[in-house]
Amino acid sequence: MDPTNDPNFTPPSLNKDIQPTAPSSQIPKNIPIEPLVLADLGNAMDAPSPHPSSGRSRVHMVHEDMKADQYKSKIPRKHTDLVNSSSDDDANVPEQILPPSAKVKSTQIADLEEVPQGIQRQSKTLEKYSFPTHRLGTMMRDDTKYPLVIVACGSFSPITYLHLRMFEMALDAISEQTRFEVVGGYFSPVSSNYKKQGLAPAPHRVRMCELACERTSSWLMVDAWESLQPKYTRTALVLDHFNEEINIKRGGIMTQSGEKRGVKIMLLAGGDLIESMGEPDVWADQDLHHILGKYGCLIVERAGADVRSFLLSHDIMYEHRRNFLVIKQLIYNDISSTKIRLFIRRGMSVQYLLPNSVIRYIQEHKLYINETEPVKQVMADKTD
Ligand SMILES: Nc1ncnc2c1ncn2[C@@H]1O[C@H](COP(=O)(O)OP(=O)(O)OP(=O)(O)O)[C@@H](O)[C@H]1O
Ligand SMILES: NC(=O)c1ccc[n+]([C@@H]2O[C@H](COP(=O)(O)O)[C@@H](O)[C@H]2O)c1
Repeated sequence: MDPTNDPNFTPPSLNKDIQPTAPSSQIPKNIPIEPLVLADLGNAMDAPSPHPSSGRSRVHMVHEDMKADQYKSKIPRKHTDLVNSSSDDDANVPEQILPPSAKVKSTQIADLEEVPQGIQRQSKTLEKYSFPTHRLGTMMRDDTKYPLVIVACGSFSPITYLHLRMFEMALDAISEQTRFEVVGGYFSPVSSNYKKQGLAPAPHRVRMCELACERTSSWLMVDAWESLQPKYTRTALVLDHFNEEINIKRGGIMTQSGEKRGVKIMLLAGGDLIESMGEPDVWADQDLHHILGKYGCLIVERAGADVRSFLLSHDIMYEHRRNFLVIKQLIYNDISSTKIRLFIRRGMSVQYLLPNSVIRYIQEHKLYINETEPVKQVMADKTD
């Protein structure tokens, strides 16, 4: 996690020509994510306080919403929910899934579980790029909440079930503990200029993320903008890009009552990434204020990273502490892309660590086979 590997990298403290971040006036007024404030004590944790636009009493609203939302999914699903292929009920099984002439190759069988839906591929050039919105919510489900889009920046070389799980953990934490409504989720793979060891070319990483999203999720999307940039793009500017596309160009999201509302954009990251914010000259202080102050951060705890102590000890983090949500991993998952690459290089199985469609893509494109990443470093870096 270190853009300093880029030969063109200039430490933030020495870089006088650092590209400025978006002015505050262009970013919706920050509403802290902090789930529990003193005023909330005594109320149910998942009960949102009334939105300024709502005249309903809190007690009435909580009761009503809990009943109505009990069996609803937590985000707007524009496409139908995943086809339930695990049902034992024969009546629900379509009589014929494939035409009788179709032959299923043995390598395809596993994919039958991964139902592709909402396919929209990103262009491979910046000229033809357009921001993906096919799974972005267009209307709030609950006007008493605040809209939120989650963005995960990273290498995703390759994307794993842990990266996908991070979004689901975030979704649960947000709906249980905050007054926000998630209206979209994006992977933003870093460009090839990041020069990190084990980084497959950006178009491959984007395509693997797309396969994973379209085949295993009904709400996640991939944005190729960052990966298509001619230079490494700082995360602060990546978040500005999302703000520009969602809030400036599209005016935010429509409420049930017909007005547009600004969408909060938050960075989804693992504890290790957050701790890298304390390393000298990897992140510019102004960027940290921008990311943490104007946007916010959803942090998935990771083994070996004591996020809470770090947040307490770091001055900038502490200043923006109300804009963080630390997400506890209740079922611990530590799938590592580095180890996946090593397994592939050694001809070992990676089944059930990443989607089958991604495994197949890696095989077809012979990715990670000829890596030269030092094994000792791989194991040393990733053992807990
Ligand atoms: N085990 C984990 N627990 C929590 N977060 C994780 C874990 N692994 C990765 N992440 C987070 O996933 C995001 C994307 O990770 P990224 O692909 O850049 O690195 P990685 O998964 O650690 O891969 P690599 O092994 O190549 O460094 C980052 O925010 C990172 O902190
Ligand atoms: N100054 C910065 O904006 C900065 C510094 C370090 C990492 N990052 C980002 O964090 C992510 C980290 O990815 P890795 O954990 O794979 O290195 C990448 O998306 C990278 O662009 C940003």
